[in-house]
Amino acid sequence: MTTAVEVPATGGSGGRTAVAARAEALVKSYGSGETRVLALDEVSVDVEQGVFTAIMGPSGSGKSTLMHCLAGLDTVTSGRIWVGETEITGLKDKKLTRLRRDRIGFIFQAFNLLPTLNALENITLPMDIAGRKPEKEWLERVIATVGLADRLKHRPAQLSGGQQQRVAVARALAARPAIIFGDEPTGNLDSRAGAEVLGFLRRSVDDLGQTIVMVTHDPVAAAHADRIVFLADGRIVDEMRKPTADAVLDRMRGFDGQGRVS
Ligand SMILES: Nc1ncnc2c1ncn2[C@@H]1O[C@H](COP(=O)(O)OP(=O)(O)OP(=O)(O)O)[C@@H](O)[C@H]1O
Repeated sequence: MTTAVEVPATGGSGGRTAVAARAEALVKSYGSGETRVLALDEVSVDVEQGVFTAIMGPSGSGKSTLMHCLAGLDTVTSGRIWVGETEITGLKDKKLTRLRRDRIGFIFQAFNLLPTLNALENITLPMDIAGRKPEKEWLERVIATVGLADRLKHRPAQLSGGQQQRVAVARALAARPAIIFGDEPTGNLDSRAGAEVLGFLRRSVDDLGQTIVMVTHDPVAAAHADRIVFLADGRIVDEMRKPTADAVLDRMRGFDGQGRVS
């Protein structure tokens, strides 16, 4: 289960927001000396619980790095990260692996399904590996939410790209993770299938209370989110609530070649 830290809402008038994850003064650099790249430069951000957040920004702005650090897939140079109430910076490998397995779900651009297993077996595979029994009612709700009830016996090759990604979404949801991270989850889909998958992600937030963080370049995809965090040059430079594709496009056009917002 998700345990939320209650923290003062930023910029609010004393209201409180449940936070599913938090980064504080996060710095990530690669290499050293003249070849040092500062991928994240003092990034502080709260991932709000039950909210669909998109991370956008020019190529090289640090989107994937931020997502990987928040998900405990990458180490940080300095700064702190919490998932729920657990500080993950400084956790030993074994504990971090367990936390990732139990609390975090992933959806990647590639669907990463096992070809010899059917849809249902793919959905429950991570839990089977972890030796956890899926909660039947929850699993049924997840499968209904992503519209896969009549496809459970199909193997990946018998499913369209959009359906395969829906299996990946259901797989991520099945273990009731605190957060699902998506790295361009619709990047391999045509616009119709992409819209369908985004619709299911949206439903999982609205109907199941899931927290989602998605990296995307696509303003139309980002418009499905509740909130967009804009990165440029390794810093958070802007934020948008209740985005529309047009408003996002306008904002993206505002980035100059240096990654700054003009
Ligand atoms: N393993 C690495 N070694 C060296 N530099 C890296 C490494 N990973 C990322 N970088 C650099 O860190 C910066 C941020 O990269 P990141 O992949 O987070 O950006 P991004 O916004 O996700 O880019 P894109 O939209 O092109 O995927 C870039 O300058 C990149 O070249």
